[in-house]
Amino acid sequence: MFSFNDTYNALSDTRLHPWVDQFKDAVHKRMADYTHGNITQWIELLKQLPDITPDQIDITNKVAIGSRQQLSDSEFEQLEQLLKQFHPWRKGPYHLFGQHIDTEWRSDWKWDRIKNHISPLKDRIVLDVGCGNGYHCWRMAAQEPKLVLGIDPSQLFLMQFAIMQKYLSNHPVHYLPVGLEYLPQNMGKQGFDTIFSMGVLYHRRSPIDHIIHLKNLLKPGGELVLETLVIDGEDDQCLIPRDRYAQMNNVWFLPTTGMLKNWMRKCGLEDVQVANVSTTSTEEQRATDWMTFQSLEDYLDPHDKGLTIEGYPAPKRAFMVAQKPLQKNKKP
Ligand SMILES: Nc1ncnc2c1ncn2[C@@H]1O[C@H](C[S@+](CC[C@H]([NH3+])C(=O)[O-])CC(=O)[O-])[C@@H](O)[C@H]1O
Repeated sequence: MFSFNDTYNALSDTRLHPWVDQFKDAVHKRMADYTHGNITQWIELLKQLPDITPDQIDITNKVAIGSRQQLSDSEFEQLEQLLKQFHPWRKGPYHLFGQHIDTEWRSDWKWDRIKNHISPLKDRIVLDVGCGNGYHCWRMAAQEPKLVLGIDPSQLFLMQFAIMQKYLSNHPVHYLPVGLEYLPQNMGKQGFDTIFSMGVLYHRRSPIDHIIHLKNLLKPGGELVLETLVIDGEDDQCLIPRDRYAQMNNVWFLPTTGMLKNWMRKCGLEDVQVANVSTTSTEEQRATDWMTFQSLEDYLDPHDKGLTIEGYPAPKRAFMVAQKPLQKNKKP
């Protein structure tokens, strides 16, 4: 099994140290509950990555590691074949020794929409809930946080993260393959400085409990950055799809930004701001050579791109930024 000792050691070196045993238990429980059948094969594949030091790295403007001239033509082709065995590549793009991993999502566009609306991450302890393969964790690392912890239950995404980590290990970015429900319920004063939850809330059956859990993992004065699908409408409106939404069968609540604000305030967060609202385009989410399954284009009404195939408003996402009060209040 993959070793997470470096991650536990890194967490132990911060004020999160009282919680390290619980993080460890969570990973062990998760692996005991479910270990992906391909994991051994993937770990073997990781060993075939080129053992060279990148001659350049950029995580400020994109995630680019090394250059094309560091590989011969055959090594370049072998790298492509190796990386393709980790299909589907959903979040990115990545540039690895000249290989352009053209992922389903332009996750860089999402980062561009929020990066100027958050408190600077320098010296902060950051949690990215549902981090996918960790694309945004690397972009966060460019701001020199003390530590970034990405969590996501997907073991394939953990492997994609491990590919980049091989070359970016001098950055304090770590990944644990667990869902939020495996983390402590409340971390009190030793909680995170900033928590990102992007693209997760609409998958939760109980969105209020999700927000309360995130708040309880923040230290007093910490910042929550929440991104989710929203609809247009009044402050008291929310869409609960009858069945699927844009072909996804695990979508529960799509609030208006007004209702989302209300939820966050009710949960005891302060200074709740709508930082950005944007409609997802078929340029931002699309099938590529690196993600060959269906994508957004196939989930929209062919006659009206403003609607999903089920007749609901097409995907629109809002970024909310809020603070946990310094003083305890009577909220949950
Ligand atoms: N219980 C859970 N706890 C935590 N994560 C979960 C859970 N269940 C599923 N996930 C993970 O949540 C992620 C949601 S994608 C957002 C990725 C990134 N944040 C992005 O904003 O691009 C959705 C989207 O495409 O927007 C997936 O990687 C799941 O494995």
